[in-house]
Amino acid sequence: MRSELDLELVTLTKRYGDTVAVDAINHLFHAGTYACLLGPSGCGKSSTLRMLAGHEAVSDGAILLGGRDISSMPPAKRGTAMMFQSYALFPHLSVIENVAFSLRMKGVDAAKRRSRAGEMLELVDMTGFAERLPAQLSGGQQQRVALARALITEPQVLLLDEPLSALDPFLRIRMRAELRKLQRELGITFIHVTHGQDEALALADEIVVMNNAVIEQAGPTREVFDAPATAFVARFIGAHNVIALPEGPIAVRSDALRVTTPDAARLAGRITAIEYQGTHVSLTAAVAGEQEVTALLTDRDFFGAPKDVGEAVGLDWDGQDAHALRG
Ligand SMILES: Nc1ncnc2c1ncn2[C@@H]1O[C@H](COP(=O)(O)OP(=O)(O)OP(=O)(O)O)[C@@H](O)[C@H]1O
Repeated sequence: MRSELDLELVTLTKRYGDTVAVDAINHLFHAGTYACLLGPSGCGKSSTLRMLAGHEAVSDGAILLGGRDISSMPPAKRGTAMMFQSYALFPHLSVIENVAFSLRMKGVDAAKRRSRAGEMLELVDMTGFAERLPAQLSGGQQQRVALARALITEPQVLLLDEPLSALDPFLRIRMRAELRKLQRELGITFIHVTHGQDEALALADEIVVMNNAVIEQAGPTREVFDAPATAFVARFIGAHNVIALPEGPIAVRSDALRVTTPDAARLAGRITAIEYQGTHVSLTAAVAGEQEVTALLTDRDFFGAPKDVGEAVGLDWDGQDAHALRG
């Protein structure tokens, strides 16, 4: 069922001269979804997001928000707001003035601006920092201010361009939990661009995987992870083996592979590497056709029957864990 605030991309296209950055993509983002646009550098994620925000002109196709074509509307009129990678805070304005900026542009009076900006700072837990300048804040705090500044416009869709990439790994994990919590509280659509599969898995209700200007696969996060449709998605999302079989390529999760004896398994080969990962042990074997296949065993399973590099092994899986790959 379509809701009033669904966001729909219809053969959306971006060309820069001869470069096709986004090639006629179609997608429906349901209202209130946390969606991650995931893909390698240059695949067209940021161009897509910038077209949604209105910071980049659409070359072809349309963007519909609640059935209304917003493709050629100015950014402030679309019902979207963008939070940038670099946060783009005004260095000479205090935190509260940064947050209130768009209301000042709209001519809202000073008292109302301050009170709304104060509410937004409370939402992102930054009340005590209202009078500071951006340079006096940590990366994580600047990010919260940038969020407050985007949310004060009461967008129906918040667009986030690699919002966590400037943070150190520890803060990144903390902030991603905060983003998810905020999205649940607000109930609006978040579209978050990232090239990190961990980030997408941790945050998203829905993952849209892009490659070479097109959508390779889109769907609920667990479905995309569990059943990648192409070799590209299987490799990019990680934790999968792409195995060439006579009947065609399949993807099998590393943790779904069983290590047995060579004569009793679908694949036979020799162990080339063993890596201890704490809770798990990753065992890589070279099998027929110069393929490398990795099995992820629990530490208990591995140390219950330890193996060595150079040993002959068989690798097997249950039929339901094999996913046929297209193209
Ligand atoms: N202003 C521009 N002029 C010309 N080509 C551009 C411009 N912006 C992007 N491109 C090209 O369009 C393609 C898609 O770029 P885009 O920035 O959308 O990719 P991305 O997936 O967001 O990459 P990244 O993760 O590196 O930001 C790339 O080939 C890029 O070089």
